[in-house]
Amino acid sequence: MEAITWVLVHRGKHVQLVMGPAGSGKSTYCRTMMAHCENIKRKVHLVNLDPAAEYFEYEPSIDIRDLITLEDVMEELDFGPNGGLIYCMEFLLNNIDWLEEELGDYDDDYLIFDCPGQIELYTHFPIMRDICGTLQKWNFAVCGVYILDSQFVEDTSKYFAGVMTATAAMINLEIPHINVLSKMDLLLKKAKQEDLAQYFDPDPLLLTEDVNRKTRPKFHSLNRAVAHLIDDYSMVSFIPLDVTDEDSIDYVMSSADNAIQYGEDVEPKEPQEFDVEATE
Ligand SMILES: Nc1nc2c(ncn2[C@@H]2O[C@H](COP(=O)(O)OP(=O)(O)OP(=O)(O)O)[C@@H](O)[C@H]2O)c(=O)[nH]1
Ligand SMILES: [Mg+2]
Repeated sequence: MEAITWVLVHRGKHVQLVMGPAGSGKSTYCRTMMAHCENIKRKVHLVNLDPAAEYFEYEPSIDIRDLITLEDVMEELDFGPNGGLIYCMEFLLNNIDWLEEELGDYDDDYLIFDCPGQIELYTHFPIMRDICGTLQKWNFAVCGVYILDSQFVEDTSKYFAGVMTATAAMINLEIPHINVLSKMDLLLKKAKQEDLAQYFDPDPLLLTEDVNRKTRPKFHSLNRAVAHLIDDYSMVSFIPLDVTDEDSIDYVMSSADNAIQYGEDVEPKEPQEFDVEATE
């Protein structure tokens, strides 16, 4: 007797571009998602775009350090770390054929890009924007995953600064975007979940009251204006990520998937015929 089994495959090319300030937890996020996908048997590849990266638990499938490293640029061209990083990223843009060739093998695949931590790359330099535009031109659906350290929510004025940079990145890159609050395991040890809720989905009134208590009256109307700006951009909400909690990891992954409609392009592949009797 023969039975037919349909194998589902995801059509299209998908990218998560993991960005955020230095030390916010980008590489840890990438490692966590790689491990999660390994557990659920989902095929993903790590792409390293950080020319200063040193160590990876999961070997990147594509690595900018094969093209250029920050160490070489600093040594040979006498650049400092920040200027050197910008030089490396511009070098990547000028040699984008290298990336195209490397990506050529990953048709119908899901790629997680670990990016450098220099915030200016996302907020006002055109480099990341050009990289995003190029990936989209090559038919990749790109989701920006902006990682903000959860220590930012311990203080409303720090939170304002974090939200402003996340917003600047979102506006500059113009790609589907999610914001993730990292290191929740550390924060949850100190604060109650109820106290944090206001930051995940901010209420301008509560934020204004809180920050006004800590600032001089001459700043109160500015505080109110910033809180309203945050509220107006209702897409500035944060998804908490606790890397010690599998449900939390799964929720963040689904949110990124939704942003780029991963899973809506599933197509049945060639039916495979199995000889049932032979397996009995
Ligand atoms: N407890 C805890 N520590 C974390 C978490 N995420 C990151 N860290 C720690 O924070 C530090 C920075 O984490 P990375 O993942 O290297 O951050 P990054 O954003 O890749 O840093 P750069 O690439 O240098 O910009 C490391 O010491 C991590 O161990 C987390 O979810 N929980
Ligand atoms: Mg890193």
